[in-house]
Amino acid sequence: IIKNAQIPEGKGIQDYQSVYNAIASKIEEHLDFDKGAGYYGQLVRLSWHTSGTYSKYDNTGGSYAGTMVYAPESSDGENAGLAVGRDFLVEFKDKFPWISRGDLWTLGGVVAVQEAGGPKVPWRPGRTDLYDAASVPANGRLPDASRDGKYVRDLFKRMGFNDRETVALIGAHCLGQCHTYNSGFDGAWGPQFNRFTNDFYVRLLGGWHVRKWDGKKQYQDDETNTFMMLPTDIALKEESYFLKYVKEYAKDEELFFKDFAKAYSTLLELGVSYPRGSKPFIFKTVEEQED
Ligand SMILES: Nc1cccc2nccn12
Repeated sequence: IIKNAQIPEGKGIQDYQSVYNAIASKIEEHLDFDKGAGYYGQLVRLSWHTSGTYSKYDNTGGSYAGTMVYAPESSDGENAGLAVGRDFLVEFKDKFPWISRGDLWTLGGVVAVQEAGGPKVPWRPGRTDLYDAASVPANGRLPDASRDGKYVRDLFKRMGFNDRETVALIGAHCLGQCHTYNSGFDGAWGPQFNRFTNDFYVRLLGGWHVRKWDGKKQYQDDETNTFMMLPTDIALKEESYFLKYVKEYAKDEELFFKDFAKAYSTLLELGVSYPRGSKPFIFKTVEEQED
């Protein structure tokens, strides 16, 4: 099925900048949420999971129709906890009734990345709320973090990403933390999880060992035994085709920012057909708008 972008009548960049600003100020009001993680990781994960159901093999899934509210996607175990992000954003559906779920959920991720100090992420509107059972992707397309590098490579390849783009995208793990009551994994990867930086790669290249606990297999840092990484995180340094990019990004934050912005922008648009040459919006941060 062709999913053509349809921009709401008469809406332009200023309308979407107003939504951006409303989301950003709500993030600012809740910086202490989840022991200081705030909503950055929540919003990025929502934007990624609504888009990461895409398959290039049959052009199904993706953020177009905002289908995460429908079965079976709504009950996909990999989406556990995403109601936090959806509930955080739902008031903006009322405040800006012309915005679609897909546009709101992907825009929320762009706000989180930019307001956490990350790169500018080009973004285009036009995703359209739609319900037909056939357009809801089957569960099983989102990554199971217990798996290995080959699995990660094939899963991101299904979305159309190469090894460099895959490693760049996973760098978003610099935001947020894991909760046993959602994913079953536990803890934060480092001391700071509310700023967008390349620190995830720097720490990943340090020493990690399997954590001794009664939960799912995950890793703990050798130095302090307080931080975590997932098996799929550690896989990025076990596979040579990923490790080369982990090292590049650990050394060069600017390169990470450039590659991430491009890959993340592409991720959020998977499955959406835009008119040829339609120009994406680049939103100003709150800081850039202060007189
Ligand atoms: N923030 C976060 C979420 C999920 C996985 C993960 N690994 C390292 C950090 N991290």
